[in-house]
Amino acid sequence: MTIMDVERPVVGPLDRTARVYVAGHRGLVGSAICRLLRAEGFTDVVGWSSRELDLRDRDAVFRRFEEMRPDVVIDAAARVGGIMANSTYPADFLSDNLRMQTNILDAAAAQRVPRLLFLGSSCIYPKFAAQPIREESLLTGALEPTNDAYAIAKIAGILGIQAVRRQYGLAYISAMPTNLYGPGDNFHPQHSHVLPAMMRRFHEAKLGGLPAVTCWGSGTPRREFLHVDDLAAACLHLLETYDSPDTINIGSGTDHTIAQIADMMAETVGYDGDIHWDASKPDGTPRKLLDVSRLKATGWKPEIPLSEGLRETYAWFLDNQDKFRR
Ligand SMILES: NC(=O)C1=CN([C@@H]2O[C@H](COP(=O)(O)OP(=O)(O)OC[C@H]3O[C@@H](n4cnc5c(N)ncnc54)[C@H](OP(=O)(O)O)[C@@H]3O)[C@@H](O)[C@H]2O)C=CC1
Ligand SMILES: C[C@H]1O[C@H](OP(=O)(O)OP(=O)(O)OC[C@H]2O[C@@H](n3cnc4c(=O)[nH]c(N)nc43)[C@H](O)[C@@H]2O)[C@@H](O)[C@@H](O)C1=O
Repeated sequence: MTIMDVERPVVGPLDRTARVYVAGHRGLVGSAICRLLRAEGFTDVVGWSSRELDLRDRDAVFRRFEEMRPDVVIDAAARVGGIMANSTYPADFLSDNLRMQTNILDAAAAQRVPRLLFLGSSCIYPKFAAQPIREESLLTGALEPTNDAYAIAKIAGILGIQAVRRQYGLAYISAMPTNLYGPGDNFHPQHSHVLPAMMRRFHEAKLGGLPAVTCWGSGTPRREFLHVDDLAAACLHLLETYDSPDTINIGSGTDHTIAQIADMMAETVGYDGDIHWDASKPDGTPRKLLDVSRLKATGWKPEIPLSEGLRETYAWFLDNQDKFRR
């Protein structure tokens, strides 16, 4: 089949009876996307856990695609972690993510699945990119060493999308979310991202009556955060409005220092002890505020303010402490 043979779907409202495969459907992002799709009336949303389908197993992925024959694929599966996990397991972050995303992309292209969204991350941009970071900054400077393996895998994913569009003419897109948080996050004390890590640490310090908590680094880096339900809404919006080889940033447009985040978390949790900083832990990139003007031009904007999102996530955390991963 050549490019001319492929019927290019006109972007527009997705058929609510379409079979949507959400890879990583149990994760922070995947579960939010599934919540949204069901609320939007989608009746055929499918997904498998890593125990049911290891996406690193190419034959298993191709077999599953043959069986399910999806109309839309949203790739929200990856080996994901915070700064410590990324800097401790770079070989796993590179290998697992390259294999998962390549297997999904190859199986979808082989089947000419009409629509696919690949999720990268804001860590793909150079450590010292001009702020806010425009999509054109990609590959213009050295990466942040603590997550360069993960970043290279994600950059390969962006190029994979562009290559499939050129070779097969398929309307596949990629998007680069900023740091995310919300219900269903990973609260592992060492491997998680900063918001869930602080939420759990401050909560346990409050319960334990501890006089102080220690956070990582200097507290001076700046980070942008987007609630995962906003991310899910942006993903559906892009699937229905965006058809370009150019990747597109998804963010809130505002950032804070990690020290300000710690103060917000202490207030959210109700912890009034001292906050200390462990300078032996890495700060990572000094700032990664995304330029979201390309996304704004499509008519989308976030709706959940950080303070409200933190309160809602803490309520979820309190109700689900038995569920989140150790
Ligand atoms: N969290 C964040 O701050 C950000 C995340 N992103 C991107 O969003 C996407 C989702 O991230 P997030 O939801 O936070 O991550 P989570 O760790 O919460 O979820 C990852 C999902 O991937 C699945 N998965 C991992 N390994 C395998 C495997 N070998 N086979 C099958 N499934 C696997 C997991 O399945 P299971 O649960 O069954 O093991 C899980 O559902 C990723 O592409 C990530 O890069 C981008 C920017 C920021
Ligand atoms: C989404 C993005 O997330 C990762 O990048 P990151 O934003 O640097 O990740 P982070 O959330 O783990 O850290 C943000 C900042 O916060 C500080 N910090 C303080 N105290 C804790 C703490 O207790 N835990 C953590 N994790 N960080 C802490 C920490 O020192 C750092 O300065 C990439 O690996 C990659 O996964 C990626 O793309």
